[in-house]
Amino acid sequence: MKCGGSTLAALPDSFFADLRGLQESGVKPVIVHGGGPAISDTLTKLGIESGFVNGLRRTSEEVLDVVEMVLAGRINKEIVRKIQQGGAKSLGLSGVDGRLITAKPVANTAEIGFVGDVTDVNAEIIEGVMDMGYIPVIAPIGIDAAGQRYNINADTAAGAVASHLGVERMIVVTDVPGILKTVDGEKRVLPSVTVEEIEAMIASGEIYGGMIPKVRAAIQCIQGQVREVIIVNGDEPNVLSRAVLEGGIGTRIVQA
Ligand SMILES: Nc1ncnc2c1ncn2[C@@H]1O[C@H](COP(=O)(O)OP(=O)(O)O)[C@@H](O)[C@H]1O
Ligand SMILES: CC(=O)N[C@@H](CCC(=O)OP(=O)(O)O)C(=O)O
Repeated sequence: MKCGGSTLAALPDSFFADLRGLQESGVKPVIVHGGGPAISDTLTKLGIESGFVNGLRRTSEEVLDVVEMVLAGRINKEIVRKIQQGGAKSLGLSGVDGRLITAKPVANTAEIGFVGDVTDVNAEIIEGVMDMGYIPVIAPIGIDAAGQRYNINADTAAGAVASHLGVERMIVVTDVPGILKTVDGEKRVLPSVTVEEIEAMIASGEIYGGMIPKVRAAIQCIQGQVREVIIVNGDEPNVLSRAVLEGGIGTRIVQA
């Protein structure tokens, strides 16, 4: 699953109890997390300027230090602590550890700096951690053969991890109850969407901002072994077990 920075601080204790219950029922969860708002807060506190190009953070060497400090440090350990408080075992990693996520620079590096696209995921490490009974918690930082670090959008990283693990389903936990569409003047959650509908909603501006990398990662995922991607709100009761075991929650993006 992907846990977004928009919702991390607000995730109730019951979310982690639900996660533990899911693991006990035989599901093997893997978490890739974001933390965009926390990175922005720390950059502001330190007086470091940055900005976004097409939703991706402009990442200088100085910004990269802050991204790694906040994601692989504070946020990663906060999630690990909360999972442990919830009664499950958890191990935090960043994509740098064991070269878990290898990356290459995105196309427009001159403008955007050290932002990466995933080239490979070392699934063996993740599977090894799961086989030991731990829930892996992964910060979206990548590394290349020369040892250069890259800042990777967390939705993109989560999609790549899901694809390389060949999981059945990816759950995207965010701060909205799914993809919203205005119908008869009222905002409604779409129970499911096709790739064509997503493309039309991006073109019309109905899907914008932080929802764009989520749906792009989802589309990429479902072209491989991943059967469905479900976008849900983290503060709904038992959201994970409902998404995995029952359905009928959030927005499902499925293979055609
Ligand atoms: N059609 C849409 N339905 C729901 N949310 C949307 C839509 N289009 C854009 N969004 C925005 O996407 C946001 C979620 O993305 P983001 O803030 O990046 O979250 P996260 O930190 O969880 O990745 C929502 O809060 C909402 O503002
Ligand atoms: C390249 C890029 O933009 N990286 C993101 C990584 C964190 C992230 O994606 O966090 P959310 O999921 O909370 O948005 C960033 O620097 O904010």
